[in-house]
Amino acid sequence: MDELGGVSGRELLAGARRVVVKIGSSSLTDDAGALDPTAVTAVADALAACRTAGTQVVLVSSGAIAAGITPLGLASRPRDLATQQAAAGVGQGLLVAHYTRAFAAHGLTVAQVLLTAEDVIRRGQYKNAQRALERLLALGTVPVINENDAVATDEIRFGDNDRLAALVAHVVQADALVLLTDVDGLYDGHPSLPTSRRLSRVSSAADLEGVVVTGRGSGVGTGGMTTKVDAAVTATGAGIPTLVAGAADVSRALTGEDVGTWFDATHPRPRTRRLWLAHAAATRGRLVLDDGAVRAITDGKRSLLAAGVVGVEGAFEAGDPVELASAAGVVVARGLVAYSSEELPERFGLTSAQLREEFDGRDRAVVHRDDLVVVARR
Ligand SMILES: Nc1ncnc2c1ncn2[C@@H]1O[C@H](COP(=O)(O)OP(=O)(O)O)[C@@H](O)[C@H]1O
Ligand SMILES: N[C@@H](CCC(=O)OP(=O)(O)O)C(=O)O
Repeated sequence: MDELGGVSGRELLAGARRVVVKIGSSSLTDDAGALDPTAVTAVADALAACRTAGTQVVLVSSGAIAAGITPLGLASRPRDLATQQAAAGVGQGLLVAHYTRAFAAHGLTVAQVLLTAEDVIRRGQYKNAQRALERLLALGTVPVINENDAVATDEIRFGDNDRLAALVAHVVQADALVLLTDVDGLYDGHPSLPTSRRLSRVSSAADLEGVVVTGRGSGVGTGGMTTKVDAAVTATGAGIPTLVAGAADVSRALTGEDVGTWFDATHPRPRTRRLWLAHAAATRGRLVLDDGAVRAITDGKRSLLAAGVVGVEGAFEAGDPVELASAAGVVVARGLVAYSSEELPERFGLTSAQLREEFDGRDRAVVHRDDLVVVARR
């Protein structure tokens, strides 16, 4: 409980309005790395109970590549992109067929949603994904999300689903994010070492000091614990508390029992536009600011004016997301720029009065403060 008497720990899961649950490949596969249908049924049963208790659920499920292994006659999980794409093309349909059957046993309808990174990093597509998911939830379905692996390329793919799940939690404004995996939480050292202990709660970055987390996962999963901690940092920084727990404990996790590692929200929940700008937007270029402008936007919470811009890098259009950096190259903010990279240089250093004089009375800010989010202090 927090000091106001509100529920702030893992017990809030029991009465949550909406949760995003992610399950990794390692929890859905057998020893040979192929899909284990009983694992799919187990998670569907637990989520159906959660729905019956009044919580809306969005499931982010890995397992498409694993589900393609047996039908394609492969000996193990493919390593190259083309065969992973092919395996996912075969496996995704089979995976969702298992979910459809398992949720139907509880009278629930499943909706498959396949996202690419572009769907959450471009603002128009982010809003589009948001609208679709809201409608699917309003209609009572259980959205089952995965990356669109069959067409994802190495350059743009998430690869692991942990970061995708954190961004989906933003998109649907979830009360909490639950990351289910094959280990029962975050340990202070590798869980295979007898000296390692599970952390029950992480309240701030200080609690992670000295914790040894590796990207080496279970063999079938991608990213290991590193991508889960990164996802927890992204979600909690946006006001969404996160639980990392063992898939075997899913029912206990969703009813708020003391399982897994609970990451407290570290920041209040910002407006969606700022969330997207801070965590999801792919920037198209960079503005270089003088010291006065850096101070004005970070400490003064002011708009960025042309007078403080001394350089521009990259090619972008008006309205694109850009980084705002100090002359020393430290990125201090992200924002939506009001001018293209071609229009900007002739405005460098001009005051509002000079802008009005030279540009037909138009003196709009380079980045309005409503379109700006500070990501680092000087
Ligand atoms: N400090 C740690 N605490 C817990 N697990 C860890 C830690 N460091 C590395 N791991 C590994 O991370 C693995 C989970 O990651 P991964 O295989 O990618 O799972 P998933 O398929 O669920 O995404 C665990 O099996 C564990 O071996
Ligand atoms: N999108 C891929 C997930 C890749 C993966 O292994 O992710 P994870 O198990 O969450 O680390 C799939 O469905 O196979």
